[in-house]
Amino acid sequence: MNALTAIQPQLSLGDWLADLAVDALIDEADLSPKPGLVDRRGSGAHTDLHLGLMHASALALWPSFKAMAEAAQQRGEIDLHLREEVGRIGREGEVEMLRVTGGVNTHRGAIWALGLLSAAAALDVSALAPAQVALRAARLALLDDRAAPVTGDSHGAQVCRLYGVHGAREEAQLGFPAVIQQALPQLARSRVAGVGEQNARLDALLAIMTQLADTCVLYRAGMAGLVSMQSGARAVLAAGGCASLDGRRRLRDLERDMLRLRASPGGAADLLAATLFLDRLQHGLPAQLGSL
Ligand SMILES: CC(C)(COP(=O)(O)OP(=O)(O)OC[C@H]1O[C@@H](n2cnc3c(N)ncnc32)[C@H](O)[C@@H]1O)[C@@H](O)C(=O)NCCC(=O)NCCS
Ligand SMILES: Nc1ncnc2c1ncn2[C@@H]1O[C@H](COP(=O)(O)OP(=O)(O)OP(=O)(O)O)[C@@H](O)[C@H]1O
Repeated sequence: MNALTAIQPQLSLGDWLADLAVDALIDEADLSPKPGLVDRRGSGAHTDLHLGLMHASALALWPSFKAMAEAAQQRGEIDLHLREEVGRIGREGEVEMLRVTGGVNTHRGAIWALGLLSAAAALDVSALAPAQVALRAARLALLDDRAAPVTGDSHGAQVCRLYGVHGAREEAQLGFPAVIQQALPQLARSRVAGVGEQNARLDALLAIMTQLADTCVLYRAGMAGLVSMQSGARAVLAAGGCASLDGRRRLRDLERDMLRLRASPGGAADLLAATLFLDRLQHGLPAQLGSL
């Protein structure tokens, strides 16, 4: 022990989960080159977003993720009371996000996905495998928050109605299939192939994009934009992924198409952050929390 560790405050479960959630958001934002999305190179298909804003927004959400985890830890079971508590904290998080960004939607979908997952993780730290946490998050998402505003006019709700697809809400209620069935297995395969962590994460993002009905893309670019995103992502992976020369060429083609269509796969980006969160979580609690 030295002077620094002696005065270090105790890390709580809520602190740790909020750290993981914010880290996942920052890692997602920094990952480059992502087609159509904000990254280290620029703002992608967005005119109102930039990397600094994504970072500021992610950091501002730390207290919300901590509060959602603590609510779950204290309640200890999945019920309507916890669902409504998490919903209330999530809505307050959205208000804080909009205050910090001057009214720009940087992380609406991410508050939803990572908020549910933080609460789900805190509910049972003896079962932190991705599928276990996603299942608890799904059970929470399936409960009907009576205080939630009717969101029939959100961009997501509009295109879900128009095209008959499922959006952010249903993705969570189904236990995040894009994360559990697409992204995490691809992340593992690419890591085993030795492509390097950044390429493995890009491959995981593309795996999500091959299947997702991303309502951000549908709203801006319609069904043609969604088909272009899904087939472009499939082409990159079929060519050998982001680490291969041919895969990189296909990734550039996909980016060109997305920018031409003004399309940005914001839902896929949120789910990549959820993937990185669950990936870290499965390594278990840090030593300081081992006695929980
Ligand atoms: C469920 C949410 C995301 C609203 O979704 P809605 O369908 O109305 O669409 P909206 O356009 O507002 O936002 C959707 C966001 O989700 C992401 N997304 C888009 N498509 C998808 C998809 N297929 N799967 C997952 N995420 C997606 C995008 O980032 C997008 O910005 C959520 O904001 C909500 O309604 N919250 C209610 C209050 C609440 O309970 N809050 C927090 C609890 S943790
Ligand atoms: N790196 C990223 N770059 C861009 N978007 C991201 C990124 N990471 C996550 N997102 C998600 O994308 C969403 C932003 O998409 P979009 O701008 O299409 O939403 P909107 O404000 O509802 O719609 P619009 O700008 O078309 O009016 C955010 O909710 C956020 O969750």
